[in-house]
Amino acid sequence: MPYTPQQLLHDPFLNKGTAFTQAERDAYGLNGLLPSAIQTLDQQVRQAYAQFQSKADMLEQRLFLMQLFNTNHVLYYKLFSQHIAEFMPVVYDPTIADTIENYSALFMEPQNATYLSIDAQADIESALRHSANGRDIRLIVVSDAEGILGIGDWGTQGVDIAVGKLMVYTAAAGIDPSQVLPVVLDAGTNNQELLADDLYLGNRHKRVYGDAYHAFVDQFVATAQRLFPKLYLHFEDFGRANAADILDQYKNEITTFNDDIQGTGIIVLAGMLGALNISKQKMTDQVYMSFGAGTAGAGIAARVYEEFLQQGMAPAEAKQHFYLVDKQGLLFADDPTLTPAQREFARDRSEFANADELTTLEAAVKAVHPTVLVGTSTQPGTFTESIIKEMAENTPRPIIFPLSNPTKLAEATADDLIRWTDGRALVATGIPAAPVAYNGVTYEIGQANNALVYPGLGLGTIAVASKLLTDDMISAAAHSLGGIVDPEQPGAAVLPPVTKLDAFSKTVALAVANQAVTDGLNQEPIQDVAAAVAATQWQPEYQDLDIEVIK
Ligand SMILES: NC(=O)c1ccc[n+]([C@@H]2O[C@H](COP(=O)([O-])OP(=O)(O)OC[C@H]3O[C@@H](n4cnc5c(N)ncnc54)[C@H](O)[C@@H]3O)[C@@H](O)[C@H]2O)c1
Ligand SMILES: O=C(O)C[C@H](O)C(=O)O
Ligand SMILES: [Mn+2]
Repeated sequence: MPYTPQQLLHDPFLNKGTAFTQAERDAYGLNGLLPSAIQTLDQQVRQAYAQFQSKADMLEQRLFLMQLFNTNHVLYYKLFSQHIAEFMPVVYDPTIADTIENYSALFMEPQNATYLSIDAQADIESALRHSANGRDIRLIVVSDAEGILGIGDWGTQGVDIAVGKLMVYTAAAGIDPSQVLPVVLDAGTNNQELLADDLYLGNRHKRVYGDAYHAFVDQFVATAQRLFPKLYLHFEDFGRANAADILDQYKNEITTFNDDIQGTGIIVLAGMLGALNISKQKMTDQVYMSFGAGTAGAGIAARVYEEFLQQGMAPAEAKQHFYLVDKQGLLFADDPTLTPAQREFARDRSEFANADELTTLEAAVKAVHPTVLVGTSTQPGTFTESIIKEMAENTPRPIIFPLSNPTKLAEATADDLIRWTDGRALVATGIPAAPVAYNGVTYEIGQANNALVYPGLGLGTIAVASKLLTDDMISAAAHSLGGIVDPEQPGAAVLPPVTKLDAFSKTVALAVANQAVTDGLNQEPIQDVAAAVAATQWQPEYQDLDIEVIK
């Protein structure tokens, strides 16, 4: 399809702005539609970064960056790639939580997202086709936004999590932005604030559950698969009642991934491997406690449990190392409200003389003496000084990961954890944390956020067009992140730094792609895995355009 000069300037996939060369301006009728100076990409990047720096706060910075993204993808990603650690908390978590909560009020344009409504399912196919606009879609991030981070149900406003996660895929792993599609499934919302807001942009009714909901998801998945046969389908921030069921339904059928269950499982296992490298302890000696046993909490426990089995422990013995704590306290098998994922790790009441008293985290920690404590509870400040001191009395190097996002929901700060344990805790947090200076040592704090792993996992899977994403590929991803940090350095982090995100995304991708090929899952012949991964990576550089323009 031919473009007009105006369409070319307004297409973010093609637009080069002031970097259009004179030859291009002549060929495409752009003379007089731009200031006359011709800039290099580096000059544009310098100018854009100065504008970014002039913004008053992170929300303003994010709004500026989204405007840049909507205008020119190459410039946006070139800038992002040069400031990855600085931009991650602006483009992604935690600032993304603010833009999701205020999405309708801040709305300017749809940013190439697809908005699918449970009330208009006849439109699913045309909406996906028109959004793709002829592009070869290889990756969709989809959310129904029932469980956005730890901030709950945000209806159609949750589309921003799909947009943001995809931006990280490109910045971290070089996924081609023309091959991705952010999708929100609008099944209603139970958020009263949104239902009462006349400016709310989604369906103004209660969330639909049960068969009608699943039929909607199924129709979306079937249509997306049909339109985009080599799709990698990433599910994000679905509610606790649906996330695991949807993954179980599809994981053996199509190339699909649940970030909160699997991505978080990988990064926490990688963090534990890093921590044990530092403490020189064995995985199978650990006593694992999860505080908050929802989508992420149960998903992480399942991944760590698989590692115990891989390291040779029998299932029944391995199960004895796991304790889940949720709202009701330590989870027991006689509790009829347990989710299927919780039931896997529920304990027997007869194991404890005081089982009925184990209704708080503090009581559970006292009774069990965990060596690992992972927080996915959405409850801020719940890793209190007395609980952490109690834990640290019974283990020399407690592994403590407060992972609830965004920042305001974290179970504890890294700073407090280091101080309360006299520098002994091996800490990782969900959001970026500054290094902690304590007693002459600078403790680097790893970020146990699935963003450190899902880009590489996706790149590796897409590069070899793997039929499925298997447990072996997931395990390969977790293990590939070990050995990147130096455990002998005092205060070393348990995970590699976000500044190296692009480099270790590639490491993860190679491990995952190799595993897929070893298991014969690649849908096309692959001679050289590293070459396939490199060829899949997109670079933020201007290319010659192969287009027709009507002048
Ligand atoms: N760092 C990461 O990469 C990462 C990844 C996924 C999720 N998370 C965070 O983990 C948190 C949970 O996410 P999720 O998707 O599992 O949500 P979820 O709703 O599925 O699970 C939350 C669980 O916490 C429990 N809970 C609520 N109040 C509690 C209390 N007072 N005491 C104990 N448990 C309580 C809930 O009953 C539920 O089981 C969120 O804040 C999210 O941002 C972080
Ligand atoms: O989005 C994040 O920062 C990580 C995770 O997927 C979450 O839901 O908190
Ligand atoms: Mn999530």
